[in-house]
Amino acid sequence: MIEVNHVSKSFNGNVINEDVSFKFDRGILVILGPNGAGKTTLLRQIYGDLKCDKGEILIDGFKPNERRAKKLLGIMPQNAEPIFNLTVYDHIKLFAKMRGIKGNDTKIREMIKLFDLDPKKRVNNLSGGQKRKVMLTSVLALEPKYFILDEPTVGLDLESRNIIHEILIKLSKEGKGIILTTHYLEEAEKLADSVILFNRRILFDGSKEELIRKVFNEDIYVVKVGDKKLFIKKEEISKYIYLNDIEIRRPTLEELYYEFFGKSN
Ligand SMILES: Nc1ncnc2c1ncn2[C@@H]1O[C@H](COP(=O)(O)OP(=O)(O)OP(=O)(O)O)[C@@H](O)[C@H]1O
Repeated sequence: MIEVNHVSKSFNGNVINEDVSFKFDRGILVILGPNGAGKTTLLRQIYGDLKCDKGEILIDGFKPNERRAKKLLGIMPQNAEPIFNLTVYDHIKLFAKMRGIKGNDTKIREMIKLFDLDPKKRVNNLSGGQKRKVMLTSVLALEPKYFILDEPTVGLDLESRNIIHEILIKLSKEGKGIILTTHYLEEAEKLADSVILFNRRILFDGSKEELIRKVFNEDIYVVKVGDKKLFIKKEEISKYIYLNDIEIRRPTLEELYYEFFGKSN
């Protein structure tokens, strides 16, 4: 269990996050919020890169910078870059060795192939997206209990993003806990078992279904008639079903996000 208890952080007197509390164990938790909301800062506190001014974080009962906590976490910081100009394969192996594990060779080779990477190519000679894939593979191959991934798919093409989604969904089904941030709301929709809406503090923490009720105070559906879109109550659906060119569905996470934060974000 990852426990975040009344945590706060300021830089030079500016409050970046305050009184943040949540508990997380398994599945995929997506933290969403506008630029500068303090998401990266919070993740850095969770993986022990930044100290909390107030409050406490525990990873299965250990403080984030304790060795036993670090072993439980696989981390991908926002601007993570490959190191030492190793080959792709050696880079992934080194990450495992630094962690004191052998690394499952078959799995590593599978992932390298899946991402269409050349295992013999030096990391300095890779494109930005390829570097990101090497970093992700290096972290995913560690097979930790929890993953903390800060915008893991930023800058990647759609195919690579889809591969990562599949890997993350598989890992979550195997019982891993994954906390990630993203600005891609479709990605959040696809991945999130639960969502935190964050802007300096936790504004919402729950499932998408709970978010629908939080945003609208009701169980709402979306009706699209031609290019007109309406948010309606369940009992109103019967009024619309006779129309042609109509789509009735649940609100997307993107629609909920923009209703929640207002259209300006
Ligand atoms: N080391 C630091 N010193 C001073 N201010 C900082 C530091 N790190 C972050 N900040 C400030 O904290 C605020 C939150 O930054 P943070 O990176 O946590 O936001 P974010 O929600 O991850 O944003 P984005 O979505 O743009 O990545 C920003 O105003 C940033 O300038």
